[in-house]
Amino acid sequence: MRTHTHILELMSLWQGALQKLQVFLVETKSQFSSAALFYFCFVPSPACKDLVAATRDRKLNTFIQISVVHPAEHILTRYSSTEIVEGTRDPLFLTGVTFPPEYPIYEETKIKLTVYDVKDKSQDTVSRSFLGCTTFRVGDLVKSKEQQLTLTLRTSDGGKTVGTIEVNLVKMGELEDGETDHITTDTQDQKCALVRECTATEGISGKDNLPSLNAVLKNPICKLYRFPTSDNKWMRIREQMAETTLSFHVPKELINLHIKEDMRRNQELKDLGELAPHWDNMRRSVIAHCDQMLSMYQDTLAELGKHTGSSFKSSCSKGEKTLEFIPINLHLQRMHVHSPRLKDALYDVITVGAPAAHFQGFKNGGLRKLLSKFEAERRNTGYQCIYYSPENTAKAKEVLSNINHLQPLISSHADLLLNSASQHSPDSLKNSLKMLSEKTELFVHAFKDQLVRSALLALYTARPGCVLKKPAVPRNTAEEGDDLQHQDHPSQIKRQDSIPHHSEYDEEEWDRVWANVGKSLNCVIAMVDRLLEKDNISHIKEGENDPSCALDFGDWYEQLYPLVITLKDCMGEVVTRAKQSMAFVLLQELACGLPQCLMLTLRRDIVFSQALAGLVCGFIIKLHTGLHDQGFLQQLHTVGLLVQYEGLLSTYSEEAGMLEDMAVGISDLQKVMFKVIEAKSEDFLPIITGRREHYIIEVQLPAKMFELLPQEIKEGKLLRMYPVLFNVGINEQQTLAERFGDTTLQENINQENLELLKEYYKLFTEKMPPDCLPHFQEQNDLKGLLENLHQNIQAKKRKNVEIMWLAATICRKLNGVRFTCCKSAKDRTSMSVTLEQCSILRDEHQLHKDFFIRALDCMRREGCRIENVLKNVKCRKYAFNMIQLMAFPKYYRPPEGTYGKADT
Ligand SMILES: O=P(O)(O)O[C@H]1[C@H](O)[C@@H](O)[C@H](O)[C@H](O)[C@@H]1OP(=O)(O)O
Repeated sequence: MRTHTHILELMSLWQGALQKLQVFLVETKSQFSSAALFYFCFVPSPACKDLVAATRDRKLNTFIQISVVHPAEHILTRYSSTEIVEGTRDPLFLTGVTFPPEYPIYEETKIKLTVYDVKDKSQDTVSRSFLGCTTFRVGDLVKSKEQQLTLTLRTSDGGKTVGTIEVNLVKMGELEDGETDHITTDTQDQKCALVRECTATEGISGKDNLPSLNAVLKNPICKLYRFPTSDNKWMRIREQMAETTLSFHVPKELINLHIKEDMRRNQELKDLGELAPHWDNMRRSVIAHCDQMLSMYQDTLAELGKHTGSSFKSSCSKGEKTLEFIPINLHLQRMHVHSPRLKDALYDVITVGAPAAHFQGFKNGGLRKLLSKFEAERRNTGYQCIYYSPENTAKAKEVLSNINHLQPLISSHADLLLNSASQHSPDSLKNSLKMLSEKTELFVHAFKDQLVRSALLALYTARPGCVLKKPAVPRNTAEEGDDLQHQDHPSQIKRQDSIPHHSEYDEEEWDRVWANVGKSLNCVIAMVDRLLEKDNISHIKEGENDPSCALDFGDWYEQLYPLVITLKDCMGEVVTRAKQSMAFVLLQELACGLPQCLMLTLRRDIVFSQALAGLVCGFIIKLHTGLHDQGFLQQLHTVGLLVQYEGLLSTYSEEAGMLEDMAVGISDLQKVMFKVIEAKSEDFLPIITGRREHYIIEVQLPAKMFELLPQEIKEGKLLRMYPVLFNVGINEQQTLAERFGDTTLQENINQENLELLKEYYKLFTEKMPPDCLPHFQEQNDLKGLLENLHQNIQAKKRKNVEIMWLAATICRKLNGVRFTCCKSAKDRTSMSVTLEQCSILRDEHQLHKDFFIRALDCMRREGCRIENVLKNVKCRKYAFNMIQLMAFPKYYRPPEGTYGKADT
């Protein structure tokens, strides 16, 4: 067998190019953009010239198919195609071919270029006829003087010449600023687009600088284009798409936390102590249901643990039970623009299916409706249990979480204090006391809530044989209005004669128990003060050689020990009571709505998990791209991060339910805060802590990158998220909703989220210096854009996609993270992100106006998004039919031949 020289080795011999390449690597490193080792590209420039058509009566519509002949195999493998260029014998191609580094390509590898004429591209299988072909060896191209080959296209028998084709090997970074590459767009002699290669993982994250990004981004796909600018130069566009390990990592972490949280809650219910039969039966039933739920979470986690292979969930799997926590088709979609005289720019959008509980279905709507319906029902049917408002239930969970957090902390600080005492170390004693006092104060503060008081009374009445002199309405009861009615209920439960009477409820008892913690802490403080004072005096006396000094010294440990034990005992007493009372509140929440409340919690967990996976991915990428932007970093810790979601769901039938799920899932992201920490190992995956009401995501950065952060972030400041959602349905279902259905869901969501966006903008202007954002002159536009968005939302125009564009533009100007979502993030999402990309090229990078539609069609036909469709459904067709497309706003329609029936 022949020895194959790998093309990389070949390249390393080729000094000139390598030097150029190294310049490029250095230049791009700091932008965290692609740093490809080399680009292997064909530049059909002029791609095909003087092509000969079989019949002279029609113009040619051509495309080039690229195939590879691997040296050992002698088999022709179809690799890729360019777009179709219509109506010319000298076609200008805008898209090309990429070979990832792992692709087995050697100098002996042969590439075959076949040019076809397309007769009817509207059909499912494009009807085409062969025009001519040519073949070359990769080694010949690499070694050629100008890295360029001009090849003759011949008929299949190799006889007749039917035109020429030019092939170039190009690296990113060459042909800078149009130096050698000035183009004309109006002549027959047009130059054509680059077709080139980009590396795999490096394609997204840079070569050697971002192990922390490489840990989360996987299987990148990269496409490159060259488009003309309005002043007839070339701009280069690298389009990249990658999946993320976070699709699975975040849900697994989260489910783990749910399991822990629910196990603790179940134990707390068991620890409620003796209850009267009514309540005891209720508890039994609740625990049985909760245990069932718990094992369901455990099973899901076990199933996910078995998952190997790709790190994304395809649209086809969206209804799979075991994958319900995993976001659908989550990808980073990135556009890197390199245009003459302008700074390189990166535009990121996270694309993901709307977070929704597909397995549970949408027969009864989604979370937004289900939650409010459930709450209303619970309020009115609480005859068997006590109604606590959602705020009070949340408060109870918070108190429980504070107890669980603070008690062991105080206990360990108390032990440290005793330890310092036994070592007679005054400094350490002072420090331990400081910590102990701080935590104990927090602890005491945690119970300063009327809810604890009222729940204690309610629990008392639920004990066997309880007796109350007065009706069991606690002083300043936490619940008001209607709630009182239900809260009265426990006192009305008839005592059974067989149950022994309890002593009368002592309303002051809790105050005493609670105050004892403070009192015992004061005793500890007083004792430490005394000991330190005596220590001081004895040192002075020691200095004066006074022999009596040893007498007052005493044993610090022995003096403090009983006081510390008393403190711990008092605290234990408070903890037991408070825990039981709060667990009793939770019992009511669960009992009032069994089993719906558990199903709703599950649904909310599922939707939140999908939303959170996307958010974590968006945050990590934004952090990496913004590491050198001081303004952004300041904004991050002083204001927080804007996270803008573009929804394309219709408000009709099932998708209305998805939108209801999505709206709640996104709003729940407000409960999340981020913290950046320095990675201590090579494991850069984020760490999640917290409970359903509040999560902290710790994002790990390697030391070098961590160093770049402002002090506040390095010190662990928690970073807030401001999620907003704007939805505009665009498909045929939305037409139905507008004509015969209801669009209020979308209108309400847009209105509510506009208010949130305005709030963020207000905070931003209050907290940030006026010149903090990169395009300062443009910041004045923000107000205008917000006003414009406001008017568009009020206008209630049908399929008003202007809302999308405005919201996205505002988000980009405010340094936010962008998301685009439809049901499965494959078809409509692809139309939207490609439209966004081309609109940015037109508005920010002077894309030649005559090339707007061609660029759009190129991206949709040959770009990353059609690969996304392929990844999901194993077919290169957007799942649209003609009727659907007729309902779409004009610029959301893909080019002919790229859509049709696909098995989704
Ligand atoms: O990615 P989507 O736009 O949610 O895909 C839709 C598509 O828009 C629609 O035309 C088609 O009939 C399917 O419903 C697609 O959804 P899948 O989730 O089935 O891919």
